Amino acid sequence: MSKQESKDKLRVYEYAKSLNMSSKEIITILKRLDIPVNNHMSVMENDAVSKVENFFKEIKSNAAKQSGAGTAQIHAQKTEQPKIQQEKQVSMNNKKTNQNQSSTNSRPQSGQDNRRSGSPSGQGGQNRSGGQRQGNAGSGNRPQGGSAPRQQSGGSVGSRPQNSGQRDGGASVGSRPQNSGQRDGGATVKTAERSGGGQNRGGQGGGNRSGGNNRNNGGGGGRQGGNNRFEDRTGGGGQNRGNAGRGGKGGKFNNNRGRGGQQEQRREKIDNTPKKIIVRGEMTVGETAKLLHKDASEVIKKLIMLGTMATINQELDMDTILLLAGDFGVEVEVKIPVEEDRFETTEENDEPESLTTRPPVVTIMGHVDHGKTTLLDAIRSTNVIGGEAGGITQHIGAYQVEINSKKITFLDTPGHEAFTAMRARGAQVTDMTIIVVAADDGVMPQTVEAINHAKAAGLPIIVAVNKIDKPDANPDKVKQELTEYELVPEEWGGDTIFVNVSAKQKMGLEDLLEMILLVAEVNEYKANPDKRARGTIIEAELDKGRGSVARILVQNGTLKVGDAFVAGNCFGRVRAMVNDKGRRLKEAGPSTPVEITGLTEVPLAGDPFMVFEDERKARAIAEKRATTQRQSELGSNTRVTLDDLFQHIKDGEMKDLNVIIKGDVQGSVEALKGSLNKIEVEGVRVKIIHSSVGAINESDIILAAASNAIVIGFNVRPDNQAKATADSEKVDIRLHRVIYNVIEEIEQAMKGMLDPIYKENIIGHAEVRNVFKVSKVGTIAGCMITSGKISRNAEARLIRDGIVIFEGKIDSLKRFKDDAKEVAQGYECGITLDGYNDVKENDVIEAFVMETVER
Ligand SMILES: Nc1nc2c(ncn2[C@@H]2O[C@H](COP(=O)(O)OP(=O)(O)OP(=O)(O)O)[C@@H](O)[C@H]2O)c(=O)[nH]1
Repeated sequence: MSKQESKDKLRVYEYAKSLNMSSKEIITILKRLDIPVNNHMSVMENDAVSKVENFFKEIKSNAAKQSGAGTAQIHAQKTEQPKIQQEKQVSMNNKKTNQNQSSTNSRPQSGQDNRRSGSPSGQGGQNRSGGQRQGNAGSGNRPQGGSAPRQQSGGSVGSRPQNSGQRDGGASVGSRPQNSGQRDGGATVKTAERSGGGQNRGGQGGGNRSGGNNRNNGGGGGRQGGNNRFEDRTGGGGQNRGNAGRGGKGGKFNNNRGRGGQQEQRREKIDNTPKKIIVRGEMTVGETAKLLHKDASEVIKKLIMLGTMATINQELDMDTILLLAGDFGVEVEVKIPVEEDRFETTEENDEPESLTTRPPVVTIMGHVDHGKTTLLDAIRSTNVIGGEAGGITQHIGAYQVEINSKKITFLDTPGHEAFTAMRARGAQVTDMTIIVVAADDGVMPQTVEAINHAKAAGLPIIVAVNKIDKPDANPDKVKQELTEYELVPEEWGGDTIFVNVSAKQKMGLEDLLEMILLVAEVNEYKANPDKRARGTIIEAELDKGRGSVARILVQNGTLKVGDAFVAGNCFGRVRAMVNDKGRRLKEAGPSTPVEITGLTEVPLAGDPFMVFEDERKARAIAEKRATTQRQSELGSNTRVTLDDLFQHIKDGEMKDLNVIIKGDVQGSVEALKGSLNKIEVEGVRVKIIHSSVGAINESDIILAAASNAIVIGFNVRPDNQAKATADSEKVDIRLHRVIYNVIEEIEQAMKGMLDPIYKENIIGHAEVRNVFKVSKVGTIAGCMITSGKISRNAEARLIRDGIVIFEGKIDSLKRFKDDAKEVAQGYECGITLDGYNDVKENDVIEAFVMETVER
């Protein structure tokens, strides 16, 4: 009271706090007393306070009567069964503390304390609170705060339940809707029966009613539900029921076990903080709190102390959960469920002793016509003649050769584009690469591309210097040139293996194979053959006679005929299996390429493959994968773009910004490389994974897609195929003409300040078919619009062989002799460029407009 008087406004939460109760409890009581209340901030008028206090008083006076009876009963029992009695008293005591705890959010400590001191001090505790209770009831005073109120409230709260549980609770419940009462009551009976005995049945009536009560009152008190659950185990009986009913301590019906007319309190205090929890991934604050048996508010408080502001629905990452649990003294076992439908992302950890050496898988790359195919054929045919005579060579996308009783698997599709396309699809098939360089031609643009693709994949490289049979072969020149790309031969102090070969003359092949084995030995390629197979689809097609046929590289485990599997979004059962020599196999171990039949559909090259226990499961997983893929295709782009770069950096996902640079001349490429390498922002640095002179081609885009890189075009454009691939793969291409702009753009993106107010929108292309020189006017380009449209007021750039020659305004646009505002695809027109006359046939005029872009 005095508090109320001393303060102008008493809020619900303040009042609740002074009673060591929760706002919810007070709100429930206010509502029950038909006192209007909105939330914990509602002001409690004097009248409301008095009503609540009367309410408590009423309960207490009833409690006094009941506890008299209870004590009598306990005393009676004490003489007969001292041990049990003590336990009961402890539980009565604990019940109060329990409720207190739920109000004060201090469950763990007090819970433990109580439990520890439970038996010996139980009775005292109860008496003490009994005394307080009575005092409280007698004086009718509101708690005054400090420790006294706490005890009082402990008493009052504690007593409330006991009383009401027996009679008043039932009575007040009586006014509650019958239905829920019955429903809950029914459930209570069930629980009562479980705890057994005629006594239970005796308590059914009360149980029903108070069960209903609990339900209703429980609405506001989810938190207390937790408490009651513990009371439950100890079989709190009718008293508990009433308790929940009166105090608004919302327990579920099954929190209470009816014990009959003369209820006994027998509860054991349980520290509800679990010793250990199992975490299966990220959770919200609410979920974590539940798992830890804590109030969400308690968890939120703890999070604030740990420096994180969080709401109940906020997701917590694994680290935070671990930290939080640690702070509560709870051990955590992390069990991330294997998402079987995303099996390609799950790494299987095998015991070291289960691993055996497997053949290395090799890809051959190099410049056009340097002899990749000839080398592959030479290795295969030499080997077939040497060891596998009699077999009919089958083209199954890969083949195996044997040298010194050791196998090597070669992928049959040479070239870095195919390799990186696979990689872009997430397939890591190759262990090492052979870069073929013709000794008479030296390092060429695609040699460099191949090297960069191999490096981007982090693969060891062996250089095969081919065509050494040619008179103008100069292997040393090749070695010299390759030092520029950090491929330094061993004899020059480097660590790259160079082997001179002639694919045509079949010279040096054994050396090459031995070197491959050497690299394999150093890298220790291993797999566990004794488990279900996993691998990658190398090729697949629909065969008229055999249906869907897939060529697979088994990478781990052993594939057997009859195995059910998932390949990409398809599934099937291995009907027949042949190897590259055309032999039928019953099983295929790691690094073995095989062709299988038995698929329902045709998977894609690069699709992951995995065996499952049965076809039904395989089908379910394939279907789920198909759905997920559809969804992710609809979803947003996951590749990095300059626009979302900062977010990636902030999320800690990126340490390197992978960049591919294409420029018009070597000088500008080098200058750009130098400048970009110097940028470092917040620990993220630019990593140039490939750079060369020339238009941006498809291979660049595929490499960017596989390496999550952005492509910078300096005075160059993407060719059509590259543009289309970039669109479909969502690769970010940035085109510039000024080095400073590139640096600024990247730097700003890294700092999160990128503010693309304008974005270029290419509206069309025109091909120059004729050129007319007209005095006074200048050069008129007679054009055909090949895509989109050209507008008079658009800006234009002139492109010759993929290189930007000029950028400026369109001076005039004419259809025949008339000025035109715009000319659409398929029509001819005459274009003059403002300030540029050196237009040539076959040049391309690209028209674009600058548009504002919302960020
Ligand atoms: N003299 C000589 N010619 C070779 C050698 N290896 C390959 N060639 C020839 O070089 C040409 C190109 O060989 P390919 O094997 O088709 O070259 P590639 O690298 O596979 O070419 P693409 O598939 O077009 O990229 C063919 O005419 C081969 O006969 C060699 O060791 N010596």
